[in-house]
Amino acid sequence: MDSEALRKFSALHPRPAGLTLHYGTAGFRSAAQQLDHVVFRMGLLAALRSKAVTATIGIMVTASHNPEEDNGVKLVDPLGEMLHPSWEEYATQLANAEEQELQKVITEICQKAAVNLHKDASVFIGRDTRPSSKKLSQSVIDGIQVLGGQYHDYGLVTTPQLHYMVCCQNTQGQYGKATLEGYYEKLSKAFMELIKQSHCSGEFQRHLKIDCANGVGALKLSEMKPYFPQEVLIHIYNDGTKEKLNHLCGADFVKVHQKPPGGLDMKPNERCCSFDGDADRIVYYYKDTAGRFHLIDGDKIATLISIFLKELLAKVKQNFKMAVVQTAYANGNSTRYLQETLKVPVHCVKTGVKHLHHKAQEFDVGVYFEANGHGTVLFSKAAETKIRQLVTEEKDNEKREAAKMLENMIDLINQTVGDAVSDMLVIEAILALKGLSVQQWDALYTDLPNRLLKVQVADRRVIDTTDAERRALTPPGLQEKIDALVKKYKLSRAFVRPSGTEDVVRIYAEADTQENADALAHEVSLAVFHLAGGKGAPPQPI
Ligand SMILES: CC(=O)N[C@H]1[C@@H](OP(=O)(O)O)O[C@H](CO)[C@@H](O)[C@@H]1O
Ligand SMILES: [Mg+2]
Repeated sequence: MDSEALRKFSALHPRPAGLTLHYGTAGFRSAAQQLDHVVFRMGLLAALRSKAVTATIGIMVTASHNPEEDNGVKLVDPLGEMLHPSWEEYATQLANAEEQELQKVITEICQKAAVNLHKDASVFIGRDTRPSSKKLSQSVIDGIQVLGGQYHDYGLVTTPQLHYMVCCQNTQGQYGKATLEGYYEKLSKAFMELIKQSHCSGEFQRHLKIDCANGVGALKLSEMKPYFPQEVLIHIYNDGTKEKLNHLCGADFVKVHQKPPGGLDMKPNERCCSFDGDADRIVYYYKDTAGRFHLIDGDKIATLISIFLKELLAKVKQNFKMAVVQTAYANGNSTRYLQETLKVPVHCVKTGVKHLHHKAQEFDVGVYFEANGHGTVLFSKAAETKIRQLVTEEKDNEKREAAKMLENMIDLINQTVGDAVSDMLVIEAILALKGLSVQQWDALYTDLPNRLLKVQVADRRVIDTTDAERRALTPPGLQEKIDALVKKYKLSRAFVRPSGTEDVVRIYAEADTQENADALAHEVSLAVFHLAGGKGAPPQPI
């Protein structure tokens, strides 16, 4: 390690005194001006991780759906997964080390994680469209170079595009070509092959309005447009030329407020969707003729995909094990529909994509989605091999055609991480193949009315949870209080947990009517305020 270079460069990226940050649900997130030292040090860590696993590592500068003034950074592991949890602790240690202790902390990490500093390092970098992202990604480069690493800066890309690049690179091109053209070609080819199998193709036009949250998704979708078939007419809104990133728009805004984004004029029954700021989430919606807004969230996306895949799996007759993975935020009626009507096993895990991804890897076909629209489908290696084999060798027409559709689904879905562009194409293909309208899709089941709230407390870590975050262990008395409140309403459920990305406690409630869901959420938020050290004024009724 070049101690002199480390000293010199870390002095150029000083850590503000007293600032402690944690590698949370989605890496580090904070006000952009607090992050320079963090991204520099994550450049160091990416180089270390690359040396440790002898593979290319990704590093993305983004704060996703958070306000434009914020920023963040997350690392991508060799096959495009989230950083391994054992390294999250190293990330936190490195980010919070005093400047003069940096070398010592690096040496400790090398010892604990058996890193050979003499090895090569290779890091792929991406960033979103935030004004602060360019400079922060320069600081990442400083960190990589201090430890002698090589880098490739992809510049503006969606988070899932960076995950894709890293996976392509480390599978020697097996997953695809590690370029943007490679990504566009792979997805558009699979999409076209899929809709070719749809009966109505050629005679119809598919219009889709997309709110891109004024983020990087708009740029990348525009680039991809020439690759789409003519029948698919994509209309991009909130492309970042006029308004601020994520301001009154984007997938998170639409999901949380359960209303349409600004900047998108929606006619009755038009199919619309929203991406988030780094295009790894998507939700659909429409307005009916009475003007009522209908949200089609991650749970309904998972349901649509599961219905489609289950039918195909039945046709190929391979006894593949399929399951859906959700979090506690999944709507109760989605879980019921999947288990009771569709008869697909459902598993509930902790919030955060890494937990869903990990669980989904246990199955031949693992469908996972967070209610907020982040998700994908994972196919086991064995299932993928078998499906590809059926496509070339199977004599039975129906079976072979089903295998072909599955093969195209495998190529269309970004298996490294949830991807708004890829998910959108999967959904559009399924709707076309099944001849379903957005209303029919929505009508699969009716969401239970629900409400998501947040409360500020002095220290959110006083709340500890269990049972996939559905029950609070501490502070004392809180769970008992929630249980008593839930009993007052029909079809009700509520839970609280500390956010991993914001300094808040999140409250979720559902019940038979919107009034009841709102009332329950409010009462639970008051309980959190009083029992968990609420800050400022008590929460007001909705
Ligand atoms: C209720 C909710 O939507 N929580 C989100 C949010 O996490 P929190 O830990 O709740 O802040 O951001 C995560 C990262 O994007 C995402 O994985 C998760 O689903
Ligand atoms: Mg995101």
